[in-house]
Amino acid sequence: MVLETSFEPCDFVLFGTKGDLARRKLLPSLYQLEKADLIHQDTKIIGVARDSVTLDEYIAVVKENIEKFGGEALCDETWQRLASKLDYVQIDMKDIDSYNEFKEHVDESRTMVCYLATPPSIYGDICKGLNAAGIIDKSVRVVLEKPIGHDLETSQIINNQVAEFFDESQIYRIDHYLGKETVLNLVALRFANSIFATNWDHNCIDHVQISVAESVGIEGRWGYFDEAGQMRDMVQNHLLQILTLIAMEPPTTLDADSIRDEKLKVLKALRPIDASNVRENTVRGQYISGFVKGQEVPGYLEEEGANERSETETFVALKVEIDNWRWGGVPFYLRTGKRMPNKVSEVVIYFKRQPHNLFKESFSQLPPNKLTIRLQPDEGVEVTVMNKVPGLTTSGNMDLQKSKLNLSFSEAFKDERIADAYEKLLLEVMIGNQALFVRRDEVEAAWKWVDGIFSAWNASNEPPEPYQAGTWGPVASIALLARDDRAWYESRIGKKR
Ligand SMILES: NC(=O)C1=CN([C@@H]2O[C@H](COP(=O)(O)OP(=O)(O)OC[C@H]3O[C@@H](n4cnc5c(N)ncnc54)[C@H](OP(=O)(O)O)[C@@H]3O)[C@@H](O)[C@H]2O)C=CC1
Ligand SMILES: O=C1O[C@H](COP(=O)(O)O)[C@@H](O)[C@H](O)[C@H]1O
Repeated sequence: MVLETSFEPCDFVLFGTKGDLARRKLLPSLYQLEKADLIHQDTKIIGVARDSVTLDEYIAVVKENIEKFGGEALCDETWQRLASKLDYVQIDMKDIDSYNEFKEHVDESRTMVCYLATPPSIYGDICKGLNAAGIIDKSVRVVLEKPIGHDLETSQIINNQVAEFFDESQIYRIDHYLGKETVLNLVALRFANSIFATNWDHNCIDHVQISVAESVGIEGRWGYFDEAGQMRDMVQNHLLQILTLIAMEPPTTLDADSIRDEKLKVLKALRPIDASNVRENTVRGQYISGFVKGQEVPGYLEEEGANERSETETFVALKVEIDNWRWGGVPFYLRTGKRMPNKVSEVVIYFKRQPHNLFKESFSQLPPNKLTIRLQPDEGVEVTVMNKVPGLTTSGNMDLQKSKLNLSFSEAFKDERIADAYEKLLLEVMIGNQALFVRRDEVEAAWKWVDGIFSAWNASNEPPEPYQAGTWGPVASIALLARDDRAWYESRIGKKR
């Protein structure tokens, strides 16, 4: 099947162009797309914010941000091409009347992409403003940032506000992990390789671990983060999306709804965690001061702007069961936290042990095969296998050792630059492919499951467990696996990155 996408000029409108996300991620990504010649020459990029600045001043600010956050020296030719596409409109996004001024800047005869890099609380106002100005039709696409809402109820309110003006086919809900090369590679690995496709269930897999560790703290976003916490900021979206790609049934095609239908089934099959099982299946933590990469860092409650009594979690570990035929009895262990020793995201699939050991002389118990998918950094795929140590012996036995088959992206694809997730997603919105965006029913199924955990935590009235910055979280997270006679895979602990 050929996906229906098109590379045509559009008006790409960046609401919130002066915000943190736009400055650090979206503008540098647009620059990279321009560099790769992936923005149509007639496309216009319109920044929207409430500052009163001239177009020249705006262009200077965009340049400054791309230089600061782009991670490489600016190529003058690329920059000139991008700068020539820029436009700026000053409006108060809550003021419905101001959208008439905005209307003057767009060409209604072509596709308009509205990227809402703003707090979700004003998504509804923006939609109303665009509607009042009479510029919404079927060719308009709207991009929503995560997390959408605070829980199922508030996410439904926001989704309803947007749905009043846009069909689901026009709504692109971002989860930037779905734009990461290595996350996308999960689909390739599973469905393009029979060696994995045929061994991907409870018959062959013992358990799965998904770790997304960050060494940063909350990076000056206390106001936002304290309302959200690590569960809403990372688990409800990124970790559950990774889980669905690992656990879903084969989609019939790569088109958006085939994939999203299968992901949704997984979210609906997650076993609820409630007051009856929350203690044995969850751990939440909050960092106290410590050292990360040799630098002393403050605790969460000492961060700038902090409320000293906050009980917001900065670390979560979960044991997740999927109640379906494929995954019955195979736990998925998830963990994510701020201020961990390294930034490391990886998926480790532990296969079942061999039913009988022929090599007792060498190994009293044969270790299981492991498939490690390094999402970031040092992107790659690694399989741990048992191998005969070469050599002659008189004992008649074979010496075995554990070896690794390692595919390192940086070595295998030396000449390919790994694109940032936002580059991929911005391109997909511009060409009109929804496959890498989250459908409303997925967001709601994820919230429903996460809300159950929050209810149970709230009922338990227990504060998060403290952990020292620069460690792998509270000891209880080790106990979560130890109870099942398992341990977190920590191959990359201690490596400086
Ligand atoms: N920052 C990040 O790393 C990530 C952010 N996100 C999501 O992206 C979205 C944006 O986040 P972020 O960039 O951090 O937030 P910021 O607060 O930094 O940026 C939001 C921007 O929206 C503008 N804005 C807000 N209200 C109005 C208004 N009434 N009229 C005009 N402009 C307005 C703000 O303008 P002003 O500066 O004038 O107040 C600000 O520039 C959020 O939904 C967030 O959850 C998702 C993943 C990561
Ligand atoms: O969405 C978010 O993601 C980042 C982590 O993203 P990564 O691509 O650097 O792994 C996280 O730091 C931030 O708090 C969260 O909002």
